[in-house]
Amino acid sequence: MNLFEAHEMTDPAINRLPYDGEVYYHGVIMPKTKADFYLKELLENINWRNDEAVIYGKKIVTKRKVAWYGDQPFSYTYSNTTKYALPWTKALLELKQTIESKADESFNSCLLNLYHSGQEGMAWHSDAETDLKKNGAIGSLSFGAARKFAFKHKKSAEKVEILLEHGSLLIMTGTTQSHWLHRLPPTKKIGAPRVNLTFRTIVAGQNL
Ligand SMILES: O=C(O)CCC(=O)C(=O)O
Ligand SMILES: [Fe+2]
Repeated sequence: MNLFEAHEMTDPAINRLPYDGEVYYHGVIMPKTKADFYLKELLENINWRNDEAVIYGKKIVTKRKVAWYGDQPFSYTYSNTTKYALPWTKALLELKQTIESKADESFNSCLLNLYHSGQEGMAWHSDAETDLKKNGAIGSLSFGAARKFAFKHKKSAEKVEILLEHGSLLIMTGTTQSHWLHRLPPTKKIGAPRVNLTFRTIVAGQNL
């Protein structure tokens, strides 16, 4: 790979989607020592919980762990369970400020996912909860094992894949959630954990 290609692969100005949405991969946005620090900090100090869902009337508990933080105790309902956002930790506020300046966007909440190994992933979905700001930006920070992230167009089924590296930032915005699904495919090749933070904007006051 020549230098031009290397640059092009993480040029945050390049929209990775061919149509119907906007996805910008900023690549690694912090030194490795800093990313290592945040990975450890988040693994140790986030209030990780197994995700519960009710599917076909049956309660299931996922292996993946989740957490939900925000400016206010926003409620978040999906698969028949409701959770309330916890107040920001110092580390989360620092990360929020870092990506707000990189992305020129502001966020008021964050959903965190902990995948203990490549065996854990997330199935095809779009982030279209009713309380999310319509066409608002979602800032996705990744720490730990580099994992493949995939988009699939809802009509054409066209696919786009991006490798999300340790300390990297991905921005999804515009009409992306209306027209594209995304997923984190499981893989047997990875044994190390990964932490992902998706910073979001909840429409203020709507769900207190
Ligand atoms: O782990 C990821 O990179 C994506 C997580 C995700 O799609 C979500 O939390 O909605
Ligand atoms: Fe998502």
